[in-house]
Amino acid sequence: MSLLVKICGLSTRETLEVALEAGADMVGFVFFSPSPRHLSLETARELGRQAKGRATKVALTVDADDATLENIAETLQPDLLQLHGKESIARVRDIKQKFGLPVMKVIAVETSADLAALPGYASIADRILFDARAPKGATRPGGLGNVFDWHVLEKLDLQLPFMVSGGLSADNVAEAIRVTCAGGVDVSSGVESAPGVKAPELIRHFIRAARATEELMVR
Ligand SMILES: O=C(O)c1ccccc1N[C@@H]1O[C@H](COP(=O)(O)O)[C@@H](O)[C@H]1O
Repeated sequence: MSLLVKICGLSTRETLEVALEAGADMVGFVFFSPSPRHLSLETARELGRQAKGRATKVALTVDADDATLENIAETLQPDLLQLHGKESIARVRDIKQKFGLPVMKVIAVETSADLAALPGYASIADRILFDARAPKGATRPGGLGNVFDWHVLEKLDLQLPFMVSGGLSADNVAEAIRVTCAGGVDVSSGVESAPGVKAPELIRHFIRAARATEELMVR
């Protein structure tokens, strides 16, 4: 199984094209208004058409209601929903049933105690993303460039595909994969020149660095 690389927070045609041409498996679009990467539905429609059939289109939402998810499903036509809020297990099940789309539930990690909720989510989600827990008072639950202690995942026994994110960059992605044995990696801040501004060379560099680790065992 090859490593999945996701570039998240894309918001322009130009940088989306760079990610697609550099071989991103997943491209992420943020629908959360406090984020510097938040997309309008109009832009989502345009970028969704551009990415169709070229990579997995991921819609990132934070505790979104049904009406918001309906608008995103209609305009972006995502292949995967990334639930990055405090969605309960029941809400994840409800979203899967209502929208008929696979779901990647995010687990915010700081210590091993944060993995207590994992079995419940793993029983309903299609994949898990482990991201760094945002500090108290943060304006958003992710996309802050913060790293968590990857050793928390070292002894993980999860029968579900999982990815890792949080402060990844071309410089540390190999070590994150080595420690966690994750089957995928996800980056946003680490391929930007300023919050919300994707840098083409950093996108290419990240994907090259992640791909260079593919001889390591992944799951
Ligand atoms: O990118 C955002 O602004 C964002 C907003 C709300 C929730 C999650 C967000 N980003 C996601 O967080 C992880 C880690 O990002 P980073 O690489 O540390 O910047 C990733 O999945 C982002 O897409």
